[in-house]
Amino acid sequence: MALNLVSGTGLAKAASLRSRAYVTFLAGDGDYVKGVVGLAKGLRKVKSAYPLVVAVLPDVPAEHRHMLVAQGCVVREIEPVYPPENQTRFAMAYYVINYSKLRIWEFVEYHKMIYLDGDIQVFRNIDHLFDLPDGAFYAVMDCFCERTWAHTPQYNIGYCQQCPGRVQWDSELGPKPALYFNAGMFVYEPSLSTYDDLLNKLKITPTTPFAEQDFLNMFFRDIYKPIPPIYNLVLAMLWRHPENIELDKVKVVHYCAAGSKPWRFTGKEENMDREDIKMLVKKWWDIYNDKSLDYKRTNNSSPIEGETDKFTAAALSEAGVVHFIAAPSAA
Ligand SMILES: O=c1ccn([C@@H]2O[C@H](COP(=O)(O)OP(=O)(O)O)[C@@H](O)[C@H]2O)c(=O)[nH]1
Ligand SMILES: OC[C@H]1O[C@H](O[C@@H]2[C@@H](O)[C@H](O)[C@@H](O)[C@H](O)[C@@H]2O)[C@H](O)[C@@H](O)[C@H]1O
Ligand SMILES: [Mn+2]
Repeated sequence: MALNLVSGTGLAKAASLRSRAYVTFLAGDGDYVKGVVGLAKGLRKVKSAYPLVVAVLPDVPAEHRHMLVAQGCVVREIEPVYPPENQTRFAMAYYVINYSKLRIWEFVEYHKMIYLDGDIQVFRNIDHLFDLPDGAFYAVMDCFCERTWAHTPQYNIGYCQQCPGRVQWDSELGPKPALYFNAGMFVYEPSLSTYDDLLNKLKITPTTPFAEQDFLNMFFRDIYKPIPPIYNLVLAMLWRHPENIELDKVKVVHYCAAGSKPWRFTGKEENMDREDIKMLVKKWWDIYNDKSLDYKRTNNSSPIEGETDKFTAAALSEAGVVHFIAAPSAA
């Protein structure tokens, strides 16, 4: 019998490796699964030391779960989170399903996690972000200049936190908006007490156009710490604040601008005919199509087939009994 002696430091290292993971969120039976497969392959390409957990809603079909397990992802089913009854016109109707992201605070088997939207790609290793000090919420500041912000006073006076000197905030409009992050990428610590606070607070918080992104900004306002835009390039920055971006230094690209999702890219929408956008979409496809980046099960890893059977069986057995409010499709 091989005696597997692991030194103290080895155990500590193993524990710290085990307690960190990337996490993303997948809903529906549509094409966002391609985004998650691309993300899994991108993290492998940059040789990240940590797994990718995928929080899936019950409506994600077994076939998609199988694809993710086959790409080495840890697939975890979550129950949807619905905001309180509301008449809100969300910036995008499908944003209502994004409140389900809040379930990732329940993943307390991990000490620290980095959340990444499924429409994000990691082009350079960002594992060092796991070493950021505990007790804060790290994310990249968003931009208020796109029409999606037309419902806000800052958009209407031309104020943006990305260039606070361009148009001064008008104090007659009330207090200047607090620093506001894009919720497509953040570094956080799962915690059951935070999870309970989030869900209890959500029950009494009126919904707003950017759904869970607005809610998370309210909730973490006091411990939010901005990190540089190289960690979450919100594409609109390229035409709204090019002075703030050095594209060759960007590590993480967030395909959130209208028409920029690589897996459904047509190049027809506004700004989508830009050379930098077309280059970033090609970079995404180069990773997605790179077979050398597919997950290869090593001899000592768990048998994918077994896990797939478990998921297939679970998914199929639940298929008939899962009841959830069908949200508008993102497509
Ligand atoms: O039909 C959908 C819509 C959204 N998402 C997930 O929710 C995230 C947030 O939505 P999206 O990225 O479209 O918002 P945006 O960043 O474009 O505003 C996505 O990245 C996916 O991870 C999903 O899985 N299926
Ligand atoms: O549900 C609300 C969503 O709000 C955010 O997307 C927005 C935001 O970034 C705006 O500033 C942009 O103008 C817009 O294009 C973009 O879609 C997050 O990326 C996403 O994960 C999710 O939280
Ligand atoms: Mn996104």
